[in-house]
Amino acid sequence: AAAEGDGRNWKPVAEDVRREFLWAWRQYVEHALGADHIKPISGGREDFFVPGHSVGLSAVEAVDTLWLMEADEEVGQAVDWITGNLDFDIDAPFQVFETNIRMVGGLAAAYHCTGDRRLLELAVDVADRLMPAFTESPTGLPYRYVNLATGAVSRPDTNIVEVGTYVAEFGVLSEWTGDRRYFDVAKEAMRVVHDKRTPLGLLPHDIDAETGRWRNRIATVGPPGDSYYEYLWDGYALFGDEEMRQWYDTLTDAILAHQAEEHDGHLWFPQVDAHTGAVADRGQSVLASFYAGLLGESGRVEQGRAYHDGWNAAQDRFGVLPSTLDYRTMSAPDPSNALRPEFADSALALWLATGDEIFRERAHTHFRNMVASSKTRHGFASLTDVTAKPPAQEDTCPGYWWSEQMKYYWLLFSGTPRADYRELYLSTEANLLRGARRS
Ligand SMILES: O=C1NC[C@H](CO)[C@@H](O)[C@@H]1O
Ligand SMILES: [Ca+2]
Repeated sequence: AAAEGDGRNWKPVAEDVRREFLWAWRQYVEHALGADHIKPISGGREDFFVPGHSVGLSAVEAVDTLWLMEADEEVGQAVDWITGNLDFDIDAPFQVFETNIRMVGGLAAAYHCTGDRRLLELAVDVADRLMPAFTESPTGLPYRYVNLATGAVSRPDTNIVEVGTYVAEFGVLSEWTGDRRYFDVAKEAMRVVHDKRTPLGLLPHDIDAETGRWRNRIATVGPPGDSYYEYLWDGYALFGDEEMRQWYDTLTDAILAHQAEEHDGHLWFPQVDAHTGAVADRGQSVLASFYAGLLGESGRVEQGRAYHDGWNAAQDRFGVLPSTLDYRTMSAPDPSNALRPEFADSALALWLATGDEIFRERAHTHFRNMVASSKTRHGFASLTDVTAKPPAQEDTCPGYWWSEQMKYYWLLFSGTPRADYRELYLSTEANLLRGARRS
């Protein structure tokens, strides 16, 4: 029903998506296999986590997307590189949050799709190397960095995203291995944050992992607040955890009561003072547009639709959304866009929640405009200025491009038999952790 639906035949668009993705994959294999990033203009290689220590990030992020596209030869290329080369015994500090959502999540999704236990073993290996960030912390809030070889932790000056975005990846590891430690440390960190909400029920976004004290007063649904809220809901959606749903509902009711603002018939979420509710600034990060989908998934469909409507007005205006939008003037304080996927993320979530074709049409525009502005000699490039004619490109392609928007488009337009659309669960990095249908 997904591709036939009640709208147009989307199969030709699905084939376009698959053709572009496999072209980009072949460029990566030819020029940058094993690098974290390909440099899409020059065809060069680029490290993401630690200079000099690429861990094949783009290959890890691409596996489940390739698998959903039934590109099994390319899946084999990625899995062969990973199982033949990936070694996390690296004497350098890795960012715990990014390593989790990209490497733990990417390897877990690759295992979920292929059933290759070597990939689960790698996911467990790197998760075990991240664990000291939690177990060394006096508050249960993880440090931001851990040395993957020595376990040395650093940087307690953290935020609710980097302490609270683990339960999806750590939770499936607990489910698949029987070891509850992963789920327990991930959930405990979220409890600590929830229990520190202000009397208005709002959360500032910066916190100290050693003292447990807030480091700022401002609340945001954008970074670095966004995926904390997302993973509270996911703790319920993936594992049926009623307590996390309660925490989610308490905080979401407060956000809708104190952080939502109507403007021009659309809904927006300015940053506000978490103690007074006073509006602090109306700059909307494009990353915050994921929140339209989260509201849609979690029973707040009308608010989710209203927020997506606002972002769609911005997409109509700019073609490719700017990194920061001022919704009152519809101006772009930051006109760059690093191939951000969130508008497509929430289009998929709202289409799944409503079946409304409008969300597939919006995602189609997002795809077309992304190809028109970012495609270059050896892949797809981030943009430094979406308002330039033509948009100005940067010689880099982020790892999440291989996992996120191309997978969202494929799921929206293909009706692939490799996904059980009723069971589908995608992490904040779009890693498929439930709903792979292995024939
Ligand atoms: O949650 C995330 N935040 C930032 C990236 C996409 O913009 C990506 O890593 C992920 O979607
Ligand atoms: Ca995300």
